Amino acid sequence: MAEPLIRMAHISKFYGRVRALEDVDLTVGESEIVGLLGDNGAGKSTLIKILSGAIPPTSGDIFIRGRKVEIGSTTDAIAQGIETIYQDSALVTQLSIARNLFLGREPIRGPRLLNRMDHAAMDAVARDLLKRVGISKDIPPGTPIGSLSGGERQAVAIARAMHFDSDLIILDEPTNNLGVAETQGVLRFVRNARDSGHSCIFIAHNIHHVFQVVDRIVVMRRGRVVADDIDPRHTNVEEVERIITGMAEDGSAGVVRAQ
Ligand SMILES: Nc1ncnc2c1ncn2[C@@H]1O[C@H](COP(=O)(O)OP(=O)(O)OP(=O)(O)O)[C@@H](O)[C@H]1O
Repeated sequence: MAEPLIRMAHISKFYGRVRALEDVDLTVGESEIVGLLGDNGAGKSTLIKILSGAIPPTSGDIFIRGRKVEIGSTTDAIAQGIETIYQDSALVTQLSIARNLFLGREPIRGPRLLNRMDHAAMDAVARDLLKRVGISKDIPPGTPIGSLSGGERQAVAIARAMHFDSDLIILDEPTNNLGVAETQGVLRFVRNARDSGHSCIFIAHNIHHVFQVVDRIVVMRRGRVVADDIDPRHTNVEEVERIITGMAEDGSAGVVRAQ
């Protein structure tokens, strides 16, 4: 069987005496969108922070396509093809869409010493990316980020991850505080990212949003994975809610792994 894109194995994390994660396994396949669900304090953010290099695990291993990797920092994670997009993505509101797509990785024009940014190249890539990510409106790449809606900003962050060819895009609550149309836009951007070969981990408290976009749902509770193979096409929101809250301990959905 082919190795999954990402495999986190036996991950545990203690904050002092607080056990945030206990023996967690998580896999993400190629071109797969995995929804990570769980109540407040279940351990989702901690797991994602470990995968994105923000914090080290207390124990456990991470494999990318079967190769064991050490992710010691967020820069490390990006170099390994893992990009994380937070709710208020790290975008600079005063700068243009094009500049934000390249922040810190701008193409240079002419002699290196002069360090002149190649604005034409950045604009051309930005135009193409906005189209690929699925922004239907014709937004010029010179538009400052500050004048975009929340959903469009998420799109720019997703486009950035696509351009730098991140294998895995982690989206932490990307639809928080967004209106209905905007949310639909972000869900579409995520599907487009998957369709062009990127994998995603999608974290959201709104289960309805998760159901609309993911291929598989993983549920965490009190630092453990309690279900890891829920197919949203074969269950419903109420059933998943019962698993999240622990009301389905008997495994009635047929998806709760024996612990
Ligand atoms: N820096 C920290 N120091 C001590 N305990 C922490 C720290 N960060 C998280 N925890 C604890 O670890 C556990 C898991 O928290 P985590 O933030 O990962 O959960 P979560 O599922 O992301 O919750 P939420 O949906 O509320 O963001 C909780 O008990 C939390 O209180």
